[in-house]
Amino acid sequence: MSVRSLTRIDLRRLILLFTLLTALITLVSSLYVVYRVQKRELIDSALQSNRAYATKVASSIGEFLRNSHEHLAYSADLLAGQLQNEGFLKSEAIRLQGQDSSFNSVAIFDATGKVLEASPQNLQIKGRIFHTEGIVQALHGHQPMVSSAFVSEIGNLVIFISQPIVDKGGQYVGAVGGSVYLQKQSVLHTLISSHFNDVSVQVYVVDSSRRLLYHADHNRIGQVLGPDTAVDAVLGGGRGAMESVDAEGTAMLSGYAYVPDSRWGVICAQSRAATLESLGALMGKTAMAIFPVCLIGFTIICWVTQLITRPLRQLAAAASQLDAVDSPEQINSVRAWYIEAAHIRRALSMGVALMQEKLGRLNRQAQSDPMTGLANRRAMDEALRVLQQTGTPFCAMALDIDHFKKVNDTFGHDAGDVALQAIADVLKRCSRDGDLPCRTGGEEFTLLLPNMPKASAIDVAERLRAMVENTRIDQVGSVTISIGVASWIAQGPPVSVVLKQADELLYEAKKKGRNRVEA
Ligand SMILES: Nc1nc2c(ncn2[C@@H]2O[C@H](COP(=O)(O)OP(=O)(O)OP(=O)(O)O)[C@@H](O)[C@H]2O)c(=O)[nH]1
Repeated sequence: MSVRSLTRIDLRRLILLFTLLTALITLVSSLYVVYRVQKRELIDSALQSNRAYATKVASSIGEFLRNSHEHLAYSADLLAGQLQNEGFLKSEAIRLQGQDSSFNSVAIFDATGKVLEASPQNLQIKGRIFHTEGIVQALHGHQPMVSSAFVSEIGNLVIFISQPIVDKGGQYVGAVGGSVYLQKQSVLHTLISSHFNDVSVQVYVVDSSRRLLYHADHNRIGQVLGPDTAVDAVLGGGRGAMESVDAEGTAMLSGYAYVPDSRWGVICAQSRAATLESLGALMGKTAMAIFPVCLIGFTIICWVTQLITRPLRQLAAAASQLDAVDSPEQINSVRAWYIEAAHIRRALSMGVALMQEKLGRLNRQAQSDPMTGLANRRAMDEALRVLQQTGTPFCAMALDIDHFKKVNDTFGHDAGDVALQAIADVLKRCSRDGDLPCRTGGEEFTLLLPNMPKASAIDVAERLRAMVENTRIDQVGSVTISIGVASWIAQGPPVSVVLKQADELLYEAKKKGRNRVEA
C-alpha cells in the first residue's frame, strides 16, 4: 500500500478497523477456547462415566461369580456323601438351578466325568460323558473354576462355573457346576444391562483369550477380538479410562475394569466422533447467544469512535483552510473534550492567530512607508480605487519640500530623513480619522481628504503649510513646503486626472515662489 493511499484513510475508519479487528480476534479466540474446554469436558466426562460403569459391571460380575461358587461349594458339601443317592441328586440339582436362577443349567458329575444328574430334566444328558473343553477344564482342575467360553454339547455358547466334590477323606469324587448361556438370556445379560441405559455406550466383556462373552449385538458373542487398545489395557489388569481404537479402527472413549475371579475384562466404550457431535450444536448456540452482545459492542465501538474522532476531524477540516476569514471561530467552536484534542485546538488556534497577525503585519508593511509610517503609493492607489468605486467625493493635496536638495547637501542625508519624518508627523497631526496621508516619492507627499469641500481643504493646506514653516527640526532648523489642492466628485473625470491637477498646481506654487498653496 502506497503512502499516498494510506493518507486517504481517515482516523475514524482506522480506529474502527483496528478495534473491530481486535474484537474479532478476541471473539474468535474466546470461541476457540470455549470449544477446546467443552470438548475436553465432554471427553473427560464420557471417560469418567464409562470407567465408573465398567467398574460397576466388573464388580457385579465378580460378586455373581463369588456367590455362585459359594452356592456350588455348599451344594458340593451336601453331595459329598450322597453321590449314590439318586433322589437326593435330583432334588439337589433342581434346588440349585431354581435357587436364584444364576445358572441356565446345572449338572452333577462323578469322578469319571459322567453326568449323574442334571437340571432342567429336558436336557436329557444324564449318564453321558462330556468331552467339551469347558467341562473337561472344570473336571480336571479339581478346584473351583470358571471355564472359558465354549459351545456346549447341545449347541449353546456357555461358560461353566464349577466346584469339586471331595469326600470326607479328601478324595476327589466328582464335581457340581452350572452353565451360564452367553447368547441367550442369562443372569450375565441381566447383570450387565441392569446398570445402564445409554444406547450410545457399548458394553462388552472379554475373557483372557479376547473372546467376547457379552456384547449388545448377540451375534458377535463368541468372536475373538482383533487389535483393540482398550482390550489390551483391561487384560493387563486393573481399571481405568482411555481414548482407544477398537478392532474396526474407530476412535473410542473407553472405560474398563478387570474381573480378577474370572480374568475377564469389562469395557464400556462410546464413539469419540458421536460424543463430540453435540459440540457443533453447542458452539452454534454459544455463537447465537454472543451475537446480540457483539451487535451492541459493535454499535458502542462505532459511537465511541465517532466521539473520539469528531474533534480531530473538525480540527483537520479547519486546518485545511486556515486562510478562511472565519477560521479562528471554526477552530474555537470545536468541542475538544479530551486533553490531546484540546492541546491541538489550542496550538492550532495560536498558530492561526500568529499567522494572521504576521499576515496583517506583512500587509501593513507592504502598504506603508517604513521611514515615516505613512501610507505608500500602493496604499494610496487602493484608497483611490475605493473612493472611485464608492463614488465618495474627496480633495487631494500634493505636497513637496522646498529646496530639499539643499537641506541634504547642507546638513547631510540623515538630517534630511529627520526633516521628512517631521513633515510626516505634521501631516498625521493635521489629518482627521478617515484622511489618508501618504508619502508618494522621495520628498513628495499626498494627503487624501474624503468628503471635504475644496474650500475646507484649502484651509487645511494653509494650516499645514504654516505648521511646517513653524516646526523646529533637529539639525535642520525649519523647512517650507508648497502645496497643490484639487478636488474630485463622482460625476467628474477619473481620479488620476485629479492627482495630475494637484501635481500641476504644486508645480504652479513652486513657480510662484514656493511656501504657498495653489488651488
Ligand atoms: N534625505 C533624503 N533625501 C531624499 C530622499 N528622497 C529624495 N531625496 C532628495 O530630495 C531631493 C529632491 O530635490 P529636487 O527634486 O531637486 O527638488 P528640491 O531641491 O526640493 O527643489 P524644489 O522641489 O524645486 O524646491 C534630492 O536631493 C533627493 O536626493 C530621502 O528619502 N531622504
